Amino acid sequence: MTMTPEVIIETRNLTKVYRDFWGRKKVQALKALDLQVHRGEIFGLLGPNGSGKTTTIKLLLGLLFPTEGDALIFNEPTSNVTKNERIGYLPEESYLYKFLNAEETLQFYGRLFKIPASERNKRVGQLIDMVGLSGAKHRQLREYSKGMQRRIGLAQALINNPELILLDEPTSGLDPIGTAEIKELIRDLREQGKTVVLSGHLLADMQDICDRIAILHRGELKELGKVSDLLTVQDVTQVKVRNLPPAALEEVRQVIQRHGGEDLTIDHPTTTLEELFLRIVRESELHPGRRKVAGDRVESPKPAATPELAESRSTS
Ligand SMILES: Nc1ncnc2c1ncn2[C@@H]1O[C@H](COP(=O)(O)OP(=O)(O)OP(=O)(O)O)[C@@H](O)[C@H]1O
Repeated sequence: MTMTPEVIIETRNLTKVYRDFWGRKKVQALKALDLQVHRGEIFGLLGPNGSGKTTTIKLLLGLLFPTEGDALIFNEPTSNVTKNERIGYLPEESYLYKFLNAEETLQFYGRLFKIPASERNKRVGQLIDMVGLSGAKHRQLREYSKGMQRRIGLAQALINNPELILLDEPTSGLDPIGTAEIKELIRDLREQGKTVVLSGHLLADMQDICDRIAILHRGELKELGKVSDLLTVQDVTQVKVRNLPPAALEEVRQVIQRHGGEDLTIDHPTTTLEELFLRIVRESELHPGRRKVAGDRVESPKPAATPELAESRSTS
């Protein structure tokens, strides 16, 4: 028996037209969006700049009113403010006070949510640990790197222990290490049973982390589904094997040809640049110093430096 997953977000014909100062129709930012997000999933809103991701998130939060259609969160209309107590939100642009430190920031937002002092102190400590800022909790946020700012932003979005977390471009402006840390934190949230909706346009990150995605283009829903289903190429079969002797490989090739398999390619898989980069950084932290680089394998001797270059180096 399969259980129907609980619907946390539902939009029906959700439409937003921005109007100018005189009320004239200006931009149709979202057109008749129908979607459902289920409890415990990481759902990605994907699309190029201006496709309506932020508009969707703001409509879900009740920060904007739809021109047409409805959005429901926890089965309640988004205009019902009490549902906000169960939601966390990380906006695209950080709006935190730069002269507060991490602890003061979380204490401040904890007070806004009227969390009692003992519970608040406990949660502030846990969140600072969770986002890896224990060593920097007394530094003012203006001294934080972009990655640290995003992490304290995420901690702030979690201060009310929300069931649903909306993250607008959580990894924008971060290097691959900062991105990997945020992705890990988002996966942890799913482990805790929380529902996460995030927007972004960095495809590799979205592929890596989302269970399901919606692709928006100029406000229209163009694709919706499980990432694994959308990316599977149904008519191609891939066989991976380690250390297969060449003779066996030749036999495999013949079997495939005998059965009429088309367009056979046999090659070595490649990793992603992200994985390579993260592995090198991790190894470099463990073993500082010069690393033997793949380029060292190049056999041909390096061309001798031209006299001008040699000169300019010695004077610099
Ligand atoms: N307050 C506003 N008034 C008028 N038009 C707006 C307003 N906010 C957004 N828009 C327009 O609505 C469309 C969708 O914008 P939105 O910010 O939702 O896109 P996005 O997918 O989040 O883009 P990005 O990746 O650049 O953040 C764009 O054409 C944008 O210019």
